[in-house]
Amino acid sequence: MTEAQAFVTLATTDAYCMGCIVVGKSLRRHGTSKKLVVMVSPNVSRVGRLALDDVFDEVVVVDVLDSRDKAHLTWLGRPELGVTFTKLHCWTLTHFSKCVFLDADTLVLCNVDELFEYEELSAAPDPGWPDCFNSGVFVFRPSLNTHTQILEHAAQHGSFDGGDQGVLNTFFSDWAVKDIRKHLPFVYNLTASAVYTHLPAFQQYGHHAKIVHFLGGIKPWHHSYNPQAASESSFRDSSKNFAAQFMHLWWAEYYSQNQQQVKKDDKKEDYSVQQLESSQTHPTPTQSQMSRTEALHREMRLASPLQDLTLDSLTISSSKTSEEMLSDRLSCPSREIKNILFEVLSGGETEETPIVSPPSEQETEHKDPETADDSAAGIGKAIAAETEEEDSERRRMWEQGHVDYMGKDSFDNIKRKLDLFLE
Ligand SMILES: O=c1ccn([C@@H]2O[C@H](COP(=O)(O)OP(=O)(O)O[C@H]3O[C@H](CO)[C@@H](O)[C@H](O)[C@H]3O)[C@@H](O)[C@H]2O)c(=O)[nH]1
Ligand SMILES: [Mn+2]
Repeated sequence: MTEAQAFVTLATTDAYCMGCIVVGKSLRRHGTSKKLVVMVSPNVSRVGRLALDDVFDEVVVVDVLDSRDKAHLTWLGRPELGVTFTKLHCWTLTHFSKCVFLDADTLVLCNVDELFEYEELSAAPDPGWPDCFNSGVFVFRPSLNTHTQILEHAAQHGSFDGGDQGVLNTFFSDWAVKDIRKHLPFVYNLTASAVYTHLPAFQQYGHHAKIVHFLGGIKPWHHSYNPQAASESSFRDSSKNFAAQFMHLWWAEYYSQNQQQVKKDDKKEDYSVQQLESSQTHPTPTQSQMSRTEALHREMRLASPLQDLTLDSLTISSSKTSEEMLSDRLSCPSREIKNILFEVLSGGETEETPIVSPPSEQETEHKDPETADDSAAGIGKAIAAETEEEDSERRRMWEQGHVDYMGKDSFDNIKRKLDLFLE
């Protein structure tokens, strides 16, 4: 039997591809020795696959499985989750002896290769119902036998939440009570949003966070962010903005450079990397990697209904108020929306809502790291010296999405600030 081991993730849409890129890059950043595999459905675009190809060892095409369990899914408020049954195909990756599945909406904060010491099925408690495990991070052993059994189980019993998590919890039904060694610590699947309700615990244990999970309907790729408003002071003084910091970290990772050039020798994909490179005027590896990631983000902004969630679309007159429009799009409670709007319009800090701001075309511009002012003192001074005029300039820049992913908002700088806050 093979001893190969892999981290596995999944994308059935281009939007989730963006998430997979961050999963893969963050695993590589922290020096994983395991293979990286992403399962994609046939409808994922060529741009999406090429971007994944830069980061993953294997891009495996799988069929879409859909629970079509509208009743449960509607009840959960997430009609899109039926497609998460596709996740169950991970058991067919039998050229690996053991794997760790990571949802596309996770972000790895340190080396987590020790997860492979756990046995099937190991997972962390779900924050909503801790006697269930959350299926965003789990350890499993690929096996066609298990795969068939799970599908039969799903066909027979359905899923109590309409998604894979319901199926897996009833299939591995003794997880809650049988063997505590199969309970992953919560820090391997830290729900970004749950932290608000467990703030003291987060302050006590947050610095041990290993994998953050952006569970729920709003994902990091639905937003950009306002780096100026999420200034140094928000890291120091506000314990309530950590979710925004994780969001910053996610974006910084998305636009970070690949930590490791993937070996492409044993690739079997039916699309050609050279094709894209030859169609570009600057085919150096770094530029082509960067441009594929950018190309995907750009495409998403053109295709996604959230892409025009710009300040303009909020303030330009409409039959609905901007708050209603945002509320429609995000299905957030109105108080949260007020906080977001306050943040957006004043450039100040929200009470307890992550800072969000719209993606825009300029966001993908390359910034010169040399010219970036990345000193904490510099940011502090700049903020103190702000006049009203600067404020409106700042807002203008922000509306255009000027985010310094390569400089002061780089992964390393944001991580450093987050660590400072958690110390
Ligand atoms: O249109 C979709 C939807 C989901 N996914 C994949 O399936 C995963 C799960 O979906 P997600 O939106 O991350 O669900 P969560 O908000 O995390 O919700 C919970 O409920 C889901 C359904 O049971 C479980 O899959 C999750 O692990 C669990 O955390 C994603 O990360 C992707 O890898 C897609 O590829 N395309
Ligand atoms: Mn998830």
